[in-house]
Amino acid sequence: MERVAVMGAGSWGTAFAKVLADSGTDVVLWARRAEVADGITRSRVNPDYLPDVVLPPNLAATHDAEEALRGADAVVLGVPSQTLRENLARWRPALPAGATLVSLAKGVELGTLKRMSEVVREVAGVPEEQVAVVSGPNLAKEIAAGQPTATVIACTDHDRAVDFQQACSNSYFRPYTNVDVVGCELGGACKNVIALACGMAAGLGFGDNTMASIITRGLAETARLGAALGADPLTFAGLAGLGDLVATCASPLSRNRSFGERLGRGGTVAGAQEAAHGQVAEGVKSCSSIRELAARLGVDMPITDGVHRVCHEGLDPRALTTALLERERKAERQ
Ligand SMILES: NC(=O)c1ccc[n+]([C@@H]2O[C@H](COP(=O)([O-])OP(=O)(O)OC[C@H]3O[C@@H](n4cnc5c(N)ncnc54)[C@H](O)[C@@H]3O)[C@@H](O)[C@H]2O)c1
Ligand SMILES: O=P(O)(O)OC[C@H](O)CO
Repeated sequence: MERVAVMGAGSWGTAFAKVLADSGTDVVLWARRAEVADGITRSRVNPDYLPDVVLPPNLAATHDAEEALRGADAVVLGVPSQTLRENLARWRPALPAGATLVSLAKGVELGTLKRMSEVVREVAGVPEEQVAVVSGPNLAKEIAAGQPTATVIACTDHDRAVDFQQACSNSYFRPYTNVDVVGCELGGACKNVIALACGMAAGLGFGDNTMASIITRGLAETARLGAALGADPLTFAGLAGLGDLVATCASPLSRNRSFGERLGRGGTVAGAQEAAHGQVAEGVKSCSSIRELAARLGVDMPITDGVHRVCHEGLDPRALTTALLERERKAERQ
């Protein structure tokens, strides 16, 4: 792949564009706001999202979506989950035929309950083999600083995944391929909700035993949902499952964990939203869509259900703790 378009110049879109450029791939980064594109062109930094990081010369920025998409071998979609459909519908006429469409978004669409690759297929009108997702322990700020990490490129077309893997491999970024798109996407979407719960626990003053319990039981309910949707159970032991779950639940850089921590300290959802400075904490919306998806499939997801009740029904995080601990006793692998 010689030229890649990255659509969305937020934290991850910008950091991932840098990963591609540092891998020797020419990148055009599309920014929703003209001043962000102009700022990158002028000063080589994205002042709003990654002000301390100098972007490489083979990364160009534009506010013109058609210009970004022209001649791209792959189109990377770096906008929030709940905005992917409307953005992609606008870009659709300019998508290059045959280009690999790569979703960076970690969420489940409200209303349709679709995964991001399903939204991409539907809106772009392409077969599943043409759609890939990137998911793993990938906190944008660490990657933009060149800290080593691994990730997963998931695509049902293995050769296409390998092509994209080559386009984004470098000395600090190591992507693995996986054909289990369903499992990788669910891992990425569900961990945001579990990170909200871990944040709430931290805000309530609980320590590492509590965190480990939430992470492990969070993984158990994610894997149950995955089983119901035909995912490979081993995916949840990999980078897009346990790997991303641990990184997000443990890191103060995670927007989801920070959001939950504010709620645990007694803050309101509106206050936590304001403190996020316009950056997306995907779990706040995806807790509702994942909960609904689980209910439709008859899958028990008590932590996800509780996070939804805190974020959208006014449940106190302390009451959630009690409710989870007082659930009917059961066997671990039931
Ligand atoms: N930040 C990370 O560390 C990270 C890592 C891996 C995956 N992700 C995922 O990548 C996706 C994008 O996250 P991000 O961190 O870049 O988000 P962000 O909030 O930092 O940036 C979102 C970008 O999307 C653009 N956008 C386009 N249409 C929009 C709309 N209608 N509303 C709001 N923003 C709109 C914004 O202008 C902005 O450039 C999310 O699904 C997130 O879960 C993020
Ligand atoms: O900041 P968060 O909570 O959106 O998490 C970022 C990434 O998804 C971590 O892999």
